[in-house]
Amino acid sequence: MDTYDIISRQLKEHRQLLDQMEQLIPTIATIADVIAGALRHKHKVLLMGNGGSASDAMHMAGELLGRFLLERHSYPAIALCADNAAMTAIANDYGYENVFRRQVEGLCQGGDIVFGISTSGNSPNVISAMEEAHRKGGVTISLSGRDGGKLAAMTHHSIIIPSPHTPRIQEMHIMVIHILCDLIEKRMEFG
Ligand SMILES: O=C(CO)[C@@H](O)[C@H](O)[C@H](O)[C@H](O)COP(=O)(O)O
Ligand SMILES: [Zn+2]
Repeated sequence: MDTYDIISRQLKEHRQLLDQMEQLIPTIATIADVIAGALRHKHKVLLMGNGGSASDAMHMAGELLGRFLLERHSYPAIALCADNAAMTAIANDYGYENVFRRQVEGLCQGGDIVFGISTSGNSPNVISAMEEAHRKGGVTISLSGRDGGKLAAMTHHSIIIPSPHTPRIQEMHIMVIHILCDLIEKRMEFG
C-alpha cells in the first residue's frame, strides 16, 4: 500500500465512523445532563485514562476548570492521571492497577462524577477505580470502544465508539468530550 492509500484509508475510516455517531446523540445528551446536574449540586468530576486517554482526561478537566467557550465560573474537575507524584507513589507502593482506585478512595464523595476513558474498556486500573467509585457512591461514566469491555458493562452511563481501531476511537472520544463540554456549559449557564 502506498502512502496516499494509507492516508486515504484512515480518512475514510474516520469519516465512516463519524457518520455512525448520530446514534449516540441521546446518550451524549443524557450524560451532559447528569454531569451538569452533579456540578449544580456542588459535586466534582474525577477523570482518568491511560496514554492518549490520559491526555483526553486532562483535556476535559482543563475545559471544565478553565472554560470551554463561555465566560463563567470554574467547574470542579480533577484529572487523576495528571498528578505525577501521586501516580508514581501509588504505583510504586501499591502497583499500577491501583493508581486511580487509591485516588478515588481519597477524593470521591457521594454524588461525584467518576469519568473513565479506555479504548478497550479493559484497562485494569480504570475498572478498579470504577469499583471503588461505586463503593463511595459516585456516579460512573465511561467512554470506550470495540465492545465496550468490562468498563462499559459496569458503569452507570456509557458511550461505546463502534470501531476496533484505537486511534479512530480516540478521535471520536475527543469529539464527544468537546460536545459534552459545550452542553454542560450551556446547561450550567442558561439552565
Ligand atoms: O494513544 C494511544 C494509541 O493511539 C496509546 O497511548 C494508548 O492510549 C495506550 O496504549 C493505552 O494504554 C491504551 O489503553 P486503553 O485505551 O485500552 O485503556
Ligand atoms: Zn493515540
